[in-house]
Amino acid sequence: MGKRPEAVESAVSDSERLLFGGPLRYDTGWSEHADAFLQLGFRAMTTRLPGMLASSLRLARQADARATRLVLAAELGRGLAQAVSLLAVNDALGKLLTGPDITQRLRSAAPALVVMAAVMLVSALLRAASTYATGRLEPKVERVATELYLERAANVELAAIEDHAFHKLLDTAQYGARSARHMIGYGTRVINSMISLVAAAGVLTVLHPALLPLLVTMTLPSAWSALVNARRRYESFHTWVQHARAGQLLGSLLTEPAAAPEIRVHGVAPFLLRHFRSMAETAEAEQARLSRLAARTGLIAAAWTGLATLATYATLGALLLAGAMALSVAGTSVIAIRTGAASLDALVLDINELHEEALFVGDLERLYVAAAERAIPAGGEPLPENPQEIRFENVTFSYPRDPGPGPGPGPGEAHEPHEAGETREAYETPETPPGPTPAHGSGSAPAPTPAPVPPPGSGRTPAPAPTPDIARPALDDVTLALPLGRIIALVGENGSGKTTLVKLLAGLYTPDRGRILWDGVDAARADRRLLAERIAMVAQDFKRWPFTARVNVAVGRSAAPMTEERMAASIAEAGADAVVADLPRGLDTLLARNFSGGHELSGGQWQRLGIARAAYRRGSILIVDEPTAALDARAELEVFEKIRALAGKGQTVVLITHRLASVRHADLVHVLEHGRLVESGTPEELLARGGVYAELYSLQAEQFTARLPAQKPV
Ligand SMILES: Nc1ncnc2c1ncn2[C@@H]1O[C@H](COP(=O)(O)OP(=O)(O)OP(=O)(O)O)[C@@H](O)[C@H]1O
Repeated sequence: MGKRPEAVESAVSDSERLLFGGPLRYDTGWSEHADAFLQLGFRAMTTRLPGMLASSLRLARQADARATRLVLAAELGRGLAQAVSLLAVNDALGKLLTGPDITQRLRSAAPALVVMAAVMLVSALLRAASTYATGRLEPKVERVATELYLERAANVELAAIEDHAFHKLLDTAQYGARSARHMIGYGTRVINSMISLVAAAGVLTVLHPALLPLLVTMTLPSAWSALVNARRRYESFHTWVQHARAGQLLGSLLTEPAAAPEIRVHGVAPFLLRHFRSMAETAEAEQARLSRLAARTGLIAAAWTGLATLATYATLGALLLAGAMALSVAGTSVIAIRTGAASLDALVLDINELHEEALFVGDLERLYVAAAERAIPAGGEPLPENPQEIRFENVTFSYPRDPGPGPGPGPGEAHEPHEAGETREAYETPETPPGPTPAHGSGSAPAPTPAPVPPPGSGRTPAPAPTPDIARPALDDVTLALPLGRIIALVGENGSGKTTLVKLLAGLYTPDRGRILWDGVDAARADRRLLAERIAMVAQDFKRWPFTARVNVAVGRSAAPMTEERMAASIAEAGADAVVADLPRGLDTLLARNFSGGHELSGGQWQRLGIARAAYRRGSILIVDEPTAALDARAELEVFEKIRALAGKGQTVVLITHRLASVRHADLVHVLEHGRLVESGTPEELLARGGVYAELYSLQAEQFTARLPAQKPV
């Protein structure tokens, strides 16, 4: 196991290096999955069997208790029917092969034959009942497990979503729901095979004590080969899951509308296709490796089975020759051995499948536990009713760093569950080489922000720029006040920590050090849901929901009943009336081009809807991060007017903008640099001070006042 990291390193393709900066493999198992792998041994598998059966039963009962009872009863009945049928065969054979007169023999065998026919009928009816109930049960089990997965995933802290290890668990656990569904079928089959095996083993033991060990020896090779292959598939799946996602990402980039213009203008398609092929070929090589190993294991197992079969029949022959066994008993033994071997084979395979599925359900269960540990805490202290001030006291915050070689999710790239089963299916049949299949995202870890270059002639010595590879906090010992009911602007160059600060304010992250006090109540101890109730946020990269315009606004407070008055007022407040009026179906227009009837908005139009969404939320603190980046000059003025008006109504506005002209109306400006607070004051005070703010302001102002060079006469 210790060898794997080198193996992984040597297999990395140029595409992975170029596009993703390194090998996209998880160093599986030797960390959190080690237990799961070790549990793939035969003994562990059998000792875990009751637990596995119990967990699928629990899920099934949760999903549909009636259907579960029906499946159980039908499968138990079928197992018993098989046992009865074997006993009847044994009885009929015994009667047919012994006795003087054939008519007499047939007559005495008749009741056993009638029992066999009746059992077949009952068995067929039970099979139909089981098929019906399983068909009803399986999708429900998958739904219940998926809902739990989504619910838990949506409730974790933002930091968990951005955490590499947690994201990996999210990635792998998504297949657990599909596995939970499969476990129902395998679970019932295991019960069924176990009952018929007990019957066959009982019959064999009665016939001759030597036959049972022979039966076991004949089945061991297939058990071994199934186990070894399952172990390899699971291990490979875990190692390659991120690689598969990245391949899928390349595929979807080639078809997604957002990338389409650039792909065409810059001619990116051949480049992406080339790397898609290269990554697919790397994945194919892994599938080929698995198939090669599976074939080799299969051959060894077949040779072993052949020898065991030979030994079995040789033993039977020897017993016959030695006169230790009657011919009729030998005949029954052959049938019982064949039935028993088939049952044992099926049982071993089904237990193995059940176990393999249980490993994926195990991932899901691990996710449930991890998600509960990293869930946004419920409850907490209430916040003051009408706080006067929010105070950051010596707040330091660093983003969690990704230790792995491959990329984790990009910042803010919330995990979206994939189409269940797509990536994993590639590993279910090692004979089928998979190509990369579509994924919803990948990304790279955030690059360190380059040091800002001092403006020429500014005369100011900038704070020393941190070297990119040395971790520095995104916020470093920040102490500042946000007086409520005012307009507060946060200013600073790219990467200075403005967005991080408002994310902490909104309770999306908690400080590593220091406190955020709402009139003396520490936000870390406050009820986070009540805190979020007070916040309305237009983030820099706010979500453009692929739903109707109406939902895009109302999603600001989705728990509240949707009212036309509130909708109209919010749209008016954001100055988005013209945007809505231009839509072909007004508020009911679908804002997703990739659906039929879908419509696309311009960046500025989206921005207005984003502001309408925040207005619809009616939070007492409105955070607007670059609200006018995509707006034209007139629209920008208008939006700032609207924002100012909101503050006039008592709402607090925390504004992040690079347009310093718009900051003129702020009551208070905080200036950040490399995560530190460097200046605070009113815009006038800061201009007069001649510091960072004044410098940035004059830089922008100069752009408008600078004379254009005179045109040279031709
Ligand atoms: N989700 C994240 N994970 C890791 N690092 C992050 C994340 N978001 C931001 N950072 C890093 O934190 C630092 C501060 O980023 P932040 O987004 O707060 O800056 P900003 O002042 O809002 O920048 P801009 O003006 O470009 O929006 C940067 O170095 C950035 O790379």
